[in-house]
Amino acid sequence: MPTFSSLSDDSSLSKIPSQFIWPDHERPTLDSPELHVPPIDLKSSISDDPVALSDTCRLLNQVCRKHGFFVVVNHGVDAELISKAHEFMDLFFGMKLEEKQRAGRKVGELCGYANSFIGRFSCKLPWKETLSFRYSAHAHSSTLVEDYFASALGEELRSSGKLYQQYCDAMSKVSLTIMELLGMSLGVGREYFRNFFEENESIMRLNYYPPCQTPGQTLGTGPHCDPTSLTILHQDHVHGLQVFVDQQWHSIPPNPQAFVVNIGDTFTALSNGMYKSCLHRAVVNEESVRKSLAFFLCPNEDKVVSPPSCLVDEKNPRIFPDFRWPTLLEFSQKHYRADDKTLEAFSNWLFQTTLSTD
Ligand SMILES: C=C1C[C@]23C[C@H]1CC[C@H]2[C@]1(C)CCC[C@@](C)(C(=O)O)[C@H]1[C@@H]3C(=O)O
Ligand SMILES: O=C(O)CCC(=O)C(=O)O
Ligand SMILES: [Fe+2]
Repeated sequence: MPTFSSLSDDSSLSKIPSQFIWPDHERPTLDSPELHVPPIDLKSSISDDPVALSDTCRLLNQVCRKHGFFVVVNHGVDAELISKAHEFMDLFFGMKLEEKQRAGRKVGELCGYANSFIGRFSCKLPWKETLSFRYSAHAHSSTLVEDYFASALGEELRSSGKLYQQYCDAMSKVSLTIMELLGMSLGVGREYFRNFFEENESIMRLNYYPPCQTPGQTLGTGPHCDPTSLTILHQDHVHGLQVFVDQQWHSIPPNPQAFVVNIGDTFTALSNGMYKSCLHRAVVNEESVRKSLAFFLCPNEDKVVSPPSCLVDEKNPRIFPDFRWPTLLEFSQKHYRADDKTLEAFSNWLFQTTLSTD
């Protein structure tokens, strides 16, 4: 069981605390088929080969309109860097609970160590531990991550912070390349979204899913769409990520050489609803720990999330209001548990909030 504190102990009735037991209709099923999406070769897509570029943009348009999930290979990120990032997770999450809780996430805040999410939710708790921190692509924020590690985890872990600074720099670079391709696939041009996310202020999350005695009763991460713009996820060799496509959960086969990428709510708003925010979840198993590295691309706080005018016309009227990312983040942290309706709920909340302050 994840290293949890103060849980009500009715475990006499089941092997895991009742707060982690999900309703029957949300529990994982054993018959999830694998989802095979042709991987996008990042290097050849942005080479001078017009055929490769055209094929990639066509595939992106097809899968992003359908479910918002794709896979990238030949991404250029150093395998050693990825391996070291996973190694740190074994070190950190293997620490004693009191050591991890030195970086404990405070209610309403995003950064820090969390387990059981008992402080945030009263039921359907995710079977995982997480460590989340912020990243900024601004040139003057080049020590943001290492400074966080040193202050929250101790000076002796500053070097691990440097490692994750490098990892996030690599994720930001891959994200911007993907934004070029997404821009071209939507017909808005190569630079539009790249420029929008150039100085991104993103979120890095380490997910650690301990084995569970009754994996069919719980979920590592519940069904949701990421409220962010784009998620670049590296899962280890253990199955767990599932995507909801054609009215069925599909398992994503692990591929250590690949990153799995999904569109988030904020990019759905930027695309005026044309690209879907991917509905996904993570299941756990009885035998082994599962880990994933999730980089959540977010625009900086000054950017107004509003679709380019070429994506709005009489056939495609505006769907979502203008907003800034920090407002949606605050909504997801303080007012709403992210699910597959976050953007709709946020739009209504924004409208109500605006009405009540007018
Ligand atoms: C902005 C964020 C909130 C969450 C982490 C990032 C992007 C994904 C969000 C989350 C994973 C969606 C499912 C619910 C959640 C509470 C979780 O299981 O961790 C979400 C994250 C969060 O609010 O901490
Ligand atoms: O661990 C995974 O595979 C998915 C995690 C996830 O969806 C998230 O952290 O938002
Ligand atoms: Fe997610």
